[in-house]
Amino acid sequence: MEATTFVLFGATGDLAKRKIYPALYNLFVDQKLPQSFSVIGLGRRELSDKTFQANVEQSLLMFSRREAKDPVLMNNFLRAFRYSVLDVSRKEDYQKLLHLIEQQEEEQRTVPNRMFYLSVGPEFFETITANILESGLGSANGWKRLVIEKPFGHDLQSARDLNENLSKAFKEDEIFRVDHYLGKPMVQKLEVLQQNNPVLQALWNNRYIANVQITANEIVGVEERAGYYDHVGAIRDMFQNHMLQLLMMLTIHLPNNSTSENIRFKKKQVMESLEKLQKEDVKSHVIRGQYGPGTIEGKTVVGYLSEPNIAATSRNDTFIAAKLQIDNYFWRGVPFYIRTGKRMKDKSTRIVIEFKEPLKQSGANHDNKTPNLLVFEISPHEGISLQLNTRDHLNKGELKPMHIDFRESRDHVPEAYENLISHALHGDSAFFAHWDEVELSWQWVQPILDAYEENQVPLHLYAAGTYGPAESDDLLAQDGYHWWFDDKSEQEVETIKGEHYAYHTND
Ligand SMILES: NC(=O)C1=CN([C@@H]2O[C@H](COP(=O)(O)OP(=O)(O)OC[C@H]3O[C@@H](n4cnc5c(N)ncnc54)[C@H](OP(=O)(O)O)[C@@H]3O)[C@@H](O)[C@H]2O)C=CC1
Ligand SMILES: O=C1O[C@H](COP(=O)(O)O)[C@@H](O)[C@H](O)[C@H]1O
Repeated sequence: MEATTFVLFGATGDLAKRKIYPALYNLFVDQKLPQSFSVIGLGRRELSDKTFQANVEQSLLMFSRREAKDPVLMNNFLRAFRYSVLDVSRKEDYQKLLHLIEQQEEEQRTVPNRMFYLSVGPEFFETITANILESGLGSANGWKRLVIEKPFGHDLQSARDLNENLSKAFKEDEIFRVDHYLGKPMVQKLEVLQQNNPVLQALWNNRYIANVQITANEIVGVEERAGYYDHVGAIRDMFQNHMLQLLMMLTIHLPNNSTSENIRFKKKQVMESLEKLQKEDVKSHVIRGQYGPGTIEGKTVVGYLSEPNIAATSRNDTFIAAKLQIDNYFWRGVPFYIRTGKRMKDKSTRIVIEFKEPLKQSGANHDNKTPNLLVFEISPHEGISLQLNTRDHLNKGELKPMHIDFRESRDHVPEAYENLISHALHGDSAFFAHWDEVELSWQWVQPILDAYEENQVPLHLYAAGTYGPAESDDLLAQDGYHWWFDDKSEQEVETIKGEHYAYHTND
């Protein structure tokens, strides 16, 4: 891999500590970093290189799932870290940074490949990229790349403005927009599973699939993020980005050995085929919710309006469920139900594919027959399961559901950030959000934002520790469906255990 200087804006922040340093460390241990690799951390506070390195070590001890105990390994890793004070709006700080980078590149006799990682608030994205351009930091003889965190805009117009400004300093193929759901191992596998299994390929369309349910339930509430969350809600925080990305990754049909360019193109096609919602139709397709007080895992929790720094009058959404339709050859007529919420009963991100029941449709009497389900468990556990029908010999030979479950071993499953940083170092944008799809996602979501703004959509209260407002169930019930796995008893069916194997990272 090519020599790289990793320039980290926001090196003293929460994301850097919890995700970026552990990911870099894992890549280092697995020998997946370039031979010549250095990190320059940036922030306003004054830190010596030594203190910075000690802080990085501290965050590894706290947040790395990998044992970070071998002192030789740790020292070799930390040696690559330098720190420079930089206030995003102070031009002289960029000159100082340029000097430091050039000096390092000269000492190490490496090609000036520079990866700028923006782990700072979105209000700084445009200032930083403009200063990278102006200072000459970007005009190296090697490559330059920009890795940018969410949120990418607040609505359609602000996303367009941001993109236009970024493009003054970086070309589209140099911009890597992080959506950490795209780094999750199971999400990265959706493409491989579909491409390499004729059984799935054959079934991946409206002839066999009745509906698709995409869920991202969280137990956590707003936590200490009121300042951010109360302005974005579930629609911007999760739905516009992560949930629509899951939809795209599931529904694209890719050729074998597809490139990031194929993926970008296919995702764009899916988003263009998504049936548009008019503002007036939002209330019949979208359920908006906010959590009230309740009990989760035996503990009482307060409602959203009693959370720290949330105004008692806030109408912010902490839950959304929506019905979407893709009007193309493969998916016409298949409803996609998507939901995500905070303070739900359990933490679960999964995709459930419910298959059609030809026997039921033909009027044959099979009352006990349940639909075949294919389930992709994304988090907190990774796995795949298939629900089939079998005979229950103990109970008059009636049909009963059977699950074939496969669960990925948790050891050495790479973290999302590990995958994403590795892809960016290789210049592979397959699992990043490309501008086309980001713009189309905002375009699709904009009528919902407008309808919320004008209070055209009721805000349903749901008790913390449930699966959201009852209206979310009605959204499916009106089509004759229900959310799978909300009631744990459904899972109490015979399970044939699949082989559990360790994930190998030696590619
Ligand atoms: N934390 C998380 O789990 C996630 C965060 N994100 C995104 O990542 C980004 C960073 O988030 P997070 O780490 O939580 O934020 P923090 O508030 O924890 O950190 C912000 C960082 O920005 C630096 N900073 C602030 N102001 C300036 C300035 N004027 N000049 C230079 N540096 C500055 C701070 O350093 P100093 O104070 O030393 O200047 C600090 O390192 C955001 O875009 C967020 O949306 C995305 C997903 C999850
Ligand atoms: O981006 C975000 O994601 C997290 C949920 O991520 P997960 O990997 O734990 O599923 C969410 O809590 C947060 O509000 C949002 O900003």
